[in-house]
Amino acid sequence: MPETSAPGFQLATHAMVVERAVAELRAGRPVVLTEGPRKLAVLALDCATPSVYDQLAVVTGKRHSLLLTAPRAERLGLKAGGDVSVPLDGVSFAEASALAWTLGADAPASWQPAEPLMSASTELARLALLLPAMICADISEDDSRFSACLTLERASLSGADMARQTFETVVRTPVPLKDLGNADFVVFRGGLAQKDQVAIVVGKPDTSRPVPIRIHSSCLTGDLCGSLKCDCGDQLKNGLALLKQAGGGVLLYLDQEGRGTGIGAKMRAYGYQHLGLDTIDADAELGLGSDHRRYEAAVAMLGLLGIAKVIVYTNNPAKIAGLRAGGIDVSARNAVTGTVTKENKHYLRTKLLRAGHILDIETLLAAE
Ligand SMILES: Nc1nc2c(ncn2[C@@H]2O[C@H](COP(=O)(O)OP(=O)(O)OP(=O)(O)O)[C@@H](O)[C@H]2O)c(=O)[nH]1
Ligand SMILES: [Zn+2]
Repeated sequence: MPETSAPGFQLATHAMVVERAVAELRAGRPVVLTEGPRKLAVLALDCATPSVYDQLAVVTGKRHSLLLTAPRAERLGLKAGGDVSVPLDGVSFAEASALAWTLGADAPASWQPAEPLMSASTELARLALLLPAMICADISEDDSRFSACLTLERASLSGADMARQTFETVVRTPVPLKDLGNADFVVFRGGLAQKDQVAIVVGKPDTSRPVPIRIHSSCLTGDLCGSLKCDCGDQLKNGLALLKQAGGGVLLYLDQEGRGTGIGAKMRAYGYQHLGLDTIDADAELGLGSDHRRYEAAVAMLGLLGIAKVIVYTNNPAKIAGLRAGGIDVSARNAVTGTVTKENKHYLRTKLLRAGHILDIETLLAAE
């Protein structure tokens, strides 16, 4: 006999619908974003095929438009001071793509400031690790042609925030590391869009005192392959060594490739860097902000490790601010550096001059 009083699976949480919407956009299908009676069909241009793009144009009577973020609008030379909406009637898939992310593209003939609901859709693109160029169209409340599309309320985007900091420990197991001895790898599962995160515990840190920690954002090219374009590989190695020297500590290895934009966006940005743009302008060309990272996962991981007070090894003040915003007591900061090379000196200068990192300019200049 079924247990009729047992809770079922009828209720979708905010996080569930947001995660499903992310999957839909990545599959190249539209979702419907609602606010009150308003319904906005949204398709991520980055994942759309030309045929779905054309289909959306027909179904919406060509009343669709392209949301471009403030950084992209600025790169196109628009004096908008915010996100913009570009009408797409008569604009081909290739032309829309050029408007959204091609270097040197012409500014659109007409545009207007984007409405907040359109801008809100870019949050889904960020979670989906897609470029934030969204094709949007208002649809009527009874438009059955979108009935198979996932619908989510705008309120779900902020309502899903709790999930960002909800993690559980999956496993803790030692791994012998070269020059460091055994380090415990602790795997955490959770967050919004469900990524596994890893903490590497070096030595036996004393959690009754400020614990030395490094927050390290993943960098496939630097950490794994020794790319000379950034200092990440050195910082990973040196960071672990510094934690060992400090008598033990924790390196949080966060799944935040490309400052939270994903490996696809980072490699596209590298393409523009090869043409002379710095790391921030290259990201802006793709519609991305200078840093998309968030630190709720780091705060949750520290909580699960029983760590409330830390000494952070970083040159990036945003990491310290992120920890403090989550209630972690940061008692001190220590620098962690890599080697300055001819390939990474421009990247490091940009970190110093445009991203506010605490770096020793004399050392950088001496290397030039
Ligand atoms: N978008 C983008 N991301 C990059 C580029 N080069 C490196 N990254 C990413 O930048 C991040 C650097 O991570 P970290 O070294 O932990 O962070 P940081 O902000 O430099 O701060 P500290 O190293 O702690 O001083 C990683 O996510 C890399 O994948 C780039 O040119 N473009
Ligand atoms: Zn790197």
